[in-house]
Amino acid sequence: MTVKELDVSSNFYPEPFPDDLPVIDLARISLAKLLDGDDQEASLLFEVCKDKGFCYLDLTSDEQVIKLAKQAEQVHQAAKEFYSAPVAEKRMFKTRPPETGLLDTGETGCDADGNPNKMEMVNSGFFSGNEDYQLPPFLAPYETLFRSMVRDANVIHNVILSILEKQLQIPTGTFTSIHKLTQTSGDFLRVLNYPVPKDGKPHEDPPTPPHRDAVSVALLFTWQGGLQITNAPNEYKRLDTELDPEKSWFYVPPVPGHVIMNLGDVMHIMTNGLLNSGKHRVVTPPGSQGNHQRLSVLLVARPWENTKLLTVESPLNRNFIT
Ligand SMILES: O=C(O)CCC(=O)C(=O)O
Ligand SMILES: [Fe+2]
Repeated sequence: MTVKELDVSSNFYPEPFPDDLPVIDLARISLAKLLDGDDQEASLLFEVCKDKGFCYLDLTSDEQVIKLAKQAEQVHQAAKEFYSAPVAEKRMFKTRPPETGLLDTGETGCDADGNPNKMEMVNSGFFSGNEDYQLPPFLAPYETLFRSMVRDANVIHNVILSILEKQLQIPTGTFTSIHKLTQTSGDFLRVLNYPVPKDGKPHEDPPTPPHRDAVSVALLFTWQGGLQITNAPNEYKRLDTELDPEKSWFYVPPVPGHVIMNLGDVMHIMTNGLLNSGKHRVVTPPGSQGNHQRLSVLLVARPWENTKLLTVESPLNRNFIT
């Protein structure tokens, strides 16, 4: 399958990304080359992980991996359906018993009918050592699809983790042995829905506020702009929007056939700050893209839940101070 076979029609990319906005030119790394053991591509990945902690992974030249992009499109289509379910039905969805609120509206609030103002999400945490997890009726038809994506994403997560092991000159398995699908962990597949603003104007506060991901590796499929990363000084503890001036934020536009990869806090902690957990946020899609519901699909790896998050000794990180 090639990128041409991905549906880049109006269903998925309703409007072009405006061409007059600050955009970050992230590296595009070929997953096929990484799978082939290409040293140059592996070094580029390592540089990206030490620097912005974000890149595009090109899925187009490998039949097996482009499947994941195709499946993300299927989830996109499914999400259009399942997010239109009555809010009462969606609210019955629980993340992981006994936690409540699988339909998590977080800080973004709801209108008088209980519909989210800015963003809603479902996190499916049935995998990774939790095979008995039951999806609620409105998601049950997609279980096979979700499980298949989670398996395929786990392969990619581990390709990245094993390259990072080599580049850091640490024992093989240091990261990969704690990211197996059979181990109980907080891995999840998340589908996010950003409804069109009711007043037709971009939200003043970002629907997904600035944050770093509390994960090891994240893979994000999205079809509209809105995701931004900052070039403000990379001080790990600064999460407050006011500390990152508006002009420091740059869009990460979606690229067909590519998935956005970022590292999370686990990799930052285990490398004593050598690898970057990139700060990001999501604003209302720019320009006329804002007239369309924005959907995204996130697949994350987290370590086995008994893992102690200690710094791994590497010849490269001895002198690094968090
Ligand atoms: O919706 C997106 O594009 C990104 C969401 C995100 O950053 C997250 O859920 O951690
Ligand atoms: Fe995030």
